[in-house]
Amino acid sequence: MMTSLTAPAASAALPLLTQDYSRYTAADQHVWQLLFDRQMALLPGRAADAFLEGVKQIGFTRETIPDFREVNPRLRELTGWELVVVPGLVDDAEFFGLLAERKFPATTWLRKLEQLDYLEEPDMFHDVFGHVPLLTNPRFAQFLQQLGEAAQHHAHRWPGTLELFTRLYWFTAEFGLVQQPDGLRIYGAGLLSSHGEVKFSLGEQPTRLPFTLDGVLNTAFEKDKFQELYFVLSNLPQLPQALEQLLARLVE
Ligand SMILES: C[C@H](O)[C@H](O)[C@H]1CNc2nc(N)[nH]c(=O)c2N1
Ligand SMILES: N[C@@H](Cc1ccccc1)C(=O)O
Ligand SMILES: [Fe+2]
Repeated sequence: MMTSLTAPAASAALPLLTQDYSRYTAADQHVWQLLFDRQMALLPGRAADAFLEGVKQIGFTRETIPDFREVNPRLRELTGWELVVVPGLVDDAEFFGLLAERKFPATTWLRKLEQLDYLEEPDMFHDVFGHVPLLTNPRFAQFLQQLGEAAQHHAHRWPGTLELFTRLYWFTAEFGLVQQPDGLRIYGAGLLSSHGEVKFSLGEQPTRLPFTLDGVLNTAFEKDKFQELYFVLSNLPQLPQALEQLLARLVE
């Protein structure tokens, strides 16, 4: 891997990290294989067609943990997105700034065998398996970039403005459901990477409401447990429409 000797651009607040693929152990590869097999057995009929199509497009397999040096050229070619390595959660402003540049922050560490079903914070299985497939979809890829740009642009206006974008992101890209003609499906990455919450979100316990912008903007969420409430889109093109609606309100 080449490292640059020049100073990072002034705007780059994050240290430049790389995946360091040689650090993965046989145990990590085994965990990936188990996670991949379990999700791919569960997701047909539960994940949105666009996600399952994306898994094929990006070419993830059970055999090996994805190598970002292979994922990134493919992703750039498909939609202009790339993964950038981060140590863990990045703050919301930084997160949206990256999305605006078609950079998706990804961790590189993998959960342990005891945590296959659910994890309280994003790991590499979530960031990569959960998010990357939809980033191969041009319309979704554009929506996410525009959400990042809009959040960045409006963040300084009013305390609390950023939270509106955070809620829109949370209840769509992370925990969104969509009503396909052939049934209720998941497109949110926070669900798609969790065996436990896939089943929970489609089951009888949680509340599911039709997606509305007001519903989302008025709902607080918790990050580290199964969600109590999910919003169900009628179709994926509702996403850019919701963003436009939010932007129209912010200029009023
Ligand atoms: C924007 C929203 O708060 C969202 O949860 C962000 C926050 N920071 C993050 N940081 C990382 N590394 N990965 C993520 O998925 C997120 N999600
Ligand atoms: N619960 C997710 C990880 C995650 C945590 C918090 C926010 C988003 C995703 C999983 O198990 O894969
Ligand atoms: Fe995520």
